[in-house]
Amino acid sequence: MSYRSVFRPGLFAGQTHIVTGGGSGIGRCAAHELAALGAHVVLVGRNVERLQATAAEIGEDGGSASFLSLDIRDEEAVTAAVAQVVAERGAIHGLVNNAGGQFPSPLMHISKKGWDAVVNSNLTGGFLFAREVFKQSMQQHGGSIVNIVADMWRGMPGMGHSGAARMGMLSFTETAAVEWAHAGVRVNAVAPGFIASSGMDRYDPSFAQTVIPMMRHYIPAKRMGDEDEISSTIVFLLSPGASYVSGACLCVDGGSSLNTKLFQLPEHDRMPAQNAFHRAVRPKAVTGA
Ligand SMILES: CCCCCCCCCCC/C=C/C(=O)SCCNC(=O)CCNC(=O)[C@H](O)C(C)(C)COP(=O)(O)OP(=O)(O)OC[C@H]1O[C@@H](n2cnc3c(N)ncnc32)[C@H](O)[C@@H]1OP(=O)(O)O
Ligand SMILES: NC(=O)C1=CN([C@@H]2O[C@H](COP(=O)(O)OP(=O)(O)OC[C@H]3O[C@@H](n4cnc5c(N)ncnc54)[C@H](OP(=O)(O)O)[C@@H]3O)[C@@H](O)[C@H]2O)C=CC1
Repeated sequence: MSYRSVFRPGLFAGQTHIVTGGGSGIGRCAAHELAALGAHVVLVGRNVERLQATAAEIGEDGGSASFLSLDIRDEEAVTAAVAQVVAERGAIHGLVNNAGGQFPSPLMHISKKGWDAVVNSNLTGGFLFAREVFKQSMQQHGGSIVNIVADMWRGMPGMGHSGAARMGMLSFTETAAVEWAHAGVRVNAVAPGFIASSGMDRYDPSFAQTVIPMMRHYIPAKRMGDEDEISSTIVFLLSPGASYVSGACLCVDGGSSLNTKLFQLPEHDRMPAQNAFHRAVRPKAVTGA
């Protein structure tokens, strides 16, 4: 065998990657995936217990992780956090802008405060993190940034604040991919569809009871996605396997964003899952447990 695949153990050895929202759900899974490939992972979030628990899990598994508790909407805190990572670890090789979320509400009932909370979480916070990582490290050393957006392609009815913010994040991704290419920085996005992440348990139980059972009817894959199916895509985009990919958005949604709703989707169970995450926690909202 002479082909030297980029996908090999220790792919990220000696590198430092920041994962915002790394204490739970998709971010926790991505942090495990990166650590398993040799990276030191810096987990960012607000809830210290969750961050601590994820860092401890990674340590138990033989990986390396640390954490910083902050709100990504706080410009000073973001600037200081990035400075701390650079001071302690040197260059930052990857940033996963994953922290975010929203609440279900029709547009007419969203208050200005609620709109701002969601737009600042899903657009401004990611911008601040990317800007600081670029200014304080990647401008000199290059690197890769992955921004998590959502299935917001034809609007996001019921979550319009989030749809607006995520579309903004996609535009930011495209702009940064062009502006920062000269420094060897790639910037991409991942748009998850309906993912059975632990984040689903953060919604009101009525969301789980009414919306979650309907989801699979609109997904050609006929199942929700798993956290590891997003993480492996994130890691691909961070890796040298994606060295010529920048400004792209990969939809990881079992085809749901392409469903015209006119085509009758046949029932099936033929879309295999990865089942890669040995510490996966299925959300109660999905299992009904
Ligand atoms: C019903 C039909 C819906 C159809 C939609 C179907 C599409 C489904 C696709 C799902 C795809 C996405 C999945 C995920 O993202 S999974 C999980 C991700 N995690 C979360 O979303 C976490 C939960 N969300 C939040 O934590 C919050 O939304 C928020 C991001 C806003 C938290 O920020 P913050 O901590 O600053 O917010 P506060 O709690 O302080 O609230 C600030 C103001 O925001 C308004 N607000 C907040 N929650 C609600 C709510 N449940 N209902 C109405 N308004 C809300 C409110 O104005 C808050 O201010 P006040 O507390 O002073 O009133
Ligand atoms: N699950 C799904 O179907 C989909 C998810 N997404 C998006 O993927 C991302 C991950 O979601 P998922 O894992 O499912 O859900 P989680 O709720 O588990 O993850 C959200 C993470 O973001 C962190 N976070 C939220 N706001 C802030 C903030 N202001 N400052 C710092 N950290 C913050 C939370 O940490 P803490 O509470 O400690 O602050 C939490 O770890 C989110 O952006 C989500 O909206 C997009 C489409 C579909």
